[in-house]
Amino acid sequence: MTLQHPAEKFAAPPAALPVAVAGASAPVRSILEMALEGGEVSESEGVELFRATGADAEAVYAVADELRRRANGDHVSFVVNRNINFTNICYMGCRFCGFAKRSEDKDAEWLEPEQIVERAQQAWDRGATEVCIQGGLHPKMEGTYYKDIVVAIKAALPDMHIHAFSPFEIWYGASKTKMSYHDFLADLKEAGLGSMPGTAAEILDTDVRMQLTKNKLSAEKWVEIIRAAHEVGIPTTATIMYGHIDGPEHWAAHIRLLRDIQKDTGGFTELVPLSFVHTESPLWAKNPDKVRPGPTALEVDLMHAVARIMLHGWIDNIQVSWTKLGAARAQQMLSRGVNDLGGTLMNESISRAAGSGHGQEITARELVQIIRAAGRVPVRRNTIYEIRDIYDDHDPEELAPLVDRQGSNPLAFLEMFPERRALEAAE
Ligand SMILES: C[S@@+](CC[C@H](N)C(=O)[O-])C[C@H]1O[C@@H](n2cnc3c(N)ncnc32)[C@H](O)[C@@H]1O
Ligand SMILES: Nc1c(NC[C@H](O)[C@H](O)[C@H](O)CO)[nH]c(=O)[nH]c1=O
Ligand SMILES: N[C@@H](Cc1ccc(O)cc1)C(=O)O
Ligand code: SF4
Repeated sequence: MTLQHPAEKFAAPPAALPVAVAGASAPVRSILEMALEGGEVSESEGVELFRATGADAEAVYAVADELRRRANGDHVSFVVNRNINFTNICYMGCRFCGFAKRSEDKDAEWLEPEQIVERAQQAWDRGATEVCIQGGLHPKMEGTYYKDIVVAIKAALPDMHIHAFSPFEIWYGASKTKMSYHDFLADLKEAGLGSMPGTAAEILDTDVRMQLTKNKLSAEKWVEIIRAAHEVGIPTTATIMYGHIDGPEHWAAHIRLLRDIQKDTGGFTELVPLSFVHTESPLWAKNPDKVRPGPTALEVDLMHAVARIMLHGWIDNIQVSWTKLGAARAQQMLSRGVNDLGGTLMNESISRAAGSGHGQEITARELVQIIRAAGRVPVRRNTIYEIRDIYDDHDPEELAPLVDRQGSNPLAFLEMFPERRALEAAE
């Protein structure tokens, strides 16, 4: 399976180097010049880029922006989707997670397939093309539940794309049903699973994982399940959760590992860096001296930019998570190598449970404004990055000042795109 677009498809390399590169120190400059000429940034060179400050960091951003332009042109995409978390009951005890509850907790939740279908139907009626489904690993759950969810949604909404189940949930379902990863995944695909979130990756390093979580899936198993998914033809996203007890060496190794997998499978659609949200996270609350309160602003900038540079030609979609960073910072990432703003989400819970205050939802109208205000062209895509609409009529009068906000107008999407149904029907 190959989802990669050929690199450099939009624009030829410019004659001159980005100006900022000239201001960089000699070692950083030589790595960046090599990257601009199409060379591959090694893990140790990646570490060096992650350590950049001042003029070096500016040069890293300029090169990330240039490589983004070559891969994606001016398009900045997003997907209209809804998150459905079918349960928050989970006994795995990941220390960074503020989402998991015990069954006796008053805010513990469990959704039956009919309730999930009802939410998916509401999302469809509001123009969503995707449902993003993840949940806790409920101790009493049947391993067949994952398939039941997929079957129930597909019966009601055959054209809804189901983006669901992290590798950790696949591990759980396969263990419970005593099936191999391959067979469990092939069965889900057959039932209608469209793609998987590459969450549960955190930092793919054994030492870091031991401290983040008691016995969450090992790094090796994450890779094995992702490779099995790609092998049976299920594309996945890739993620990295950074800014806690980790550092540049872990980040460069993690991204190199993703690149190696992609060279074999071509199954990753995008990388989504997930900034650690610390406020309501037990990991930070219990060890405030040892655990960082999320990444610094410089680290957020560098994460998106270095990821773009290291993955160039292999994973050409770098998504910023507005729910972790808020709309204003997400917009700034568009000049740090980012070409995708992810989903409208409708019901974001995981970041909010960890203390993030950026709301449950962002509307398509707001995303369009954010993208236009950055001077780029908004594009609505589906989950696997096929373009559905290009909003290229650019009226400067509309460029409302950007405000970071909570809540939203539930009808905004349909108001803005009344023609959507006809377009989807024609697909
Ligand atoms: C909450 S889990 C849901 C799926 C499944 N229970 C699992 O762990 O794979 C999805 C992902 O959310 C992310 N996440 C959880 N807590 C977070 C936090 N405090 N800050 C940032 N990301 C977080 C992690 O990357 C985690 O793998
Ligand atoms: N669902 C959450 C996302 N991103 C999901 C993406 O919107 C979408 O599923 C992906 O683009 C598929 O291609 N990001 C978060 O930080 N939090 C979520 O809950
Ligand atoms: N963005 C992830 C999904 C995700 C869900 C919840 C999170 O807290 C983070 C990430 C993906 O689509 O692959
Ligand atoms: S990250 Fe997932 S597995 Fe870990 S505690 Fe939270 S919900 Fe459970």
